[in-house]
Amino acid sequence: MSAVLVVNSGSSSLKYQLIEMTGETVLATGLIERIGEATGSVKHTVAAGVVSVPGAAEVRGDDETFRGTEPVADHAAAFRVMIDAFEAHGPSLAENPPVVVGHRVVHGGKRFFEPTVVTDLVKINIEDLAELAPLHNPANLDGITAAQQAFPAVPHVAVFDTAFHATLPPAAFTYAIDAQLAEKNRVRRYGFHGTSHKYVSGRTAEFLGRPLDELKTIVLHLGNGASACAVDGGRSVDTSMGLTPLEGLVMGTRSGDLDPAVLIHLHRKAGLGFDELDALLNRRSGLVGLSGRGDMRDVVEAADAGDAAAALALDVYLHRLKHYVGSYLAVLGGADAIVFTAGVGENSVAVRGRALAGLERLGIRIDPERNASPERGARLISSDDSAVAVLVVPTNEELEIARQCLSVI
Ligand SMILES: Nc1ncnc2c1ncn2[C@@H]1O[C@H](COP(=O)(O)OP(=O)(O)O)[C@@H](O)[C@H]1O
Ligand SMILES: CC(=O)OP(=O)(O)O
Ligand SMILES: [Mg+2]
Repeated sequence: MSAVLVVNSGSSSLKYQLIEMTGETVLATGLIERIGEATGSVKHTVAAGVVSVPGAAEVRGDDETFRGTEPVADHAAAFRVMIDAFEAHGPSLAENPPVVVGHRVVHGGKRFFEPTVVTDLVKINIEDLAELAPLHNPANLDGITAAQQAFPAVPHVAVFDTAFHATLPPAAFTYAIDAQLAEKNRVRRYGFHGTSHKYVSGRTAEFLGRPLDELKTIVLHLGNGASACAVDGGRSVDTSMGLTPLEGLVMGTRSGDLDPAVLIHLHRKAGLGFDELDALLNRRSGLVGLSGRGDMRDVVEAADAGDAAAALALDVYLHRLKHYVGSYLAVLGGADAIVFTAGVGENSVAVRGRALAGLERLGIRIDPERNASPERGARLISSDDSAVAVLVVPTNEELEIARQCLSVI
């Protein structure tokens, strides 16, 4: 047995998977959400055939899902909630001891391009990069510390969101500002969601039965955070997030692209300081800023019900998305595949259909029936006469992290 425990600490959530790597069998998965709010929610799923102790099970297929609500103060508390869920519902971590714990870390800067065994020095470096990923790196670090306390005898491996974008060419990662000032202050584009972009582009090649090194793919990772990536032959050549996970697409709470002069203007005219601007753009912009709703399900529902602000938020979101699809078609010199993934990309028929509407002259045709199919798993949603294959490919950052962990221990 060689189980890997993967911890994906997000800004307000903690996702985990225990995977038996011999056959890449998932033993359990979980999601703890709304960390830091008055009530958090906990979901723990024990895979079919894996022994669990009886409880208030909600049987879905053959898997057993256990749900609860309780306040979860921070990521250290979330980690304890996860351990409690394993103890209460199984599988037993004593009987399936992880040989390594893998951690998603969002910002690796210019220091980390490979999966890295966590040492005290690595933790200092992750902390040092927190100013460039304020919603993420501190949470990632709390998850690592809690996991090290719970599993002191096994290696902990950090897998960085930025790593896959190490192949960005200088033309794509350089901002056109004073070169020396930029170099001194680490100002360049790094890109994020790399673990997802790597997994999804690889899975796309597998699904299409084409060699990855011959495929040009545009991956649209649309979650709470969202980014697009142009992947040429398995290498990231452009991506929409930059120095921090704020640039690019419109997100749940983040603005994405805007004229940098907006900040100067708001500072001078509205008297907003840097911390206020930081909070404005990272936490109170995007879908939330435009419509008061950060969850795409609520935005689509409100827009359908005639809410003008929600309709505009959706229009802005889709306009920006289309803009990046067009850009990356140009950057790649045409694409073989456009792929939707993550929470919105995997689930929203409306977003997928509208984002690529009107692109028939570019060889992109969505089949409405295929797009609306309730099927899960990797699937084609373009019509047979579409020159570009359009797909939905569920991401699995945890599996990709687990694979990379095994490659270093
Ligand atoms: N059926 C759906 N329709 C539209 N959006 C959805 C649907 N299901 C989930 N989402 C969106 O997915 C988002 C979460 O995606 P996820 O990839 O889990 O994000 P993150 O990892 O950034 O937390 C939610 O904010 C929600 O807006
Ligand atoms: C990098 C990033 O934005 O991650 P998430 O989508 O999990 O917030
Ligand atoms: Mg995510």
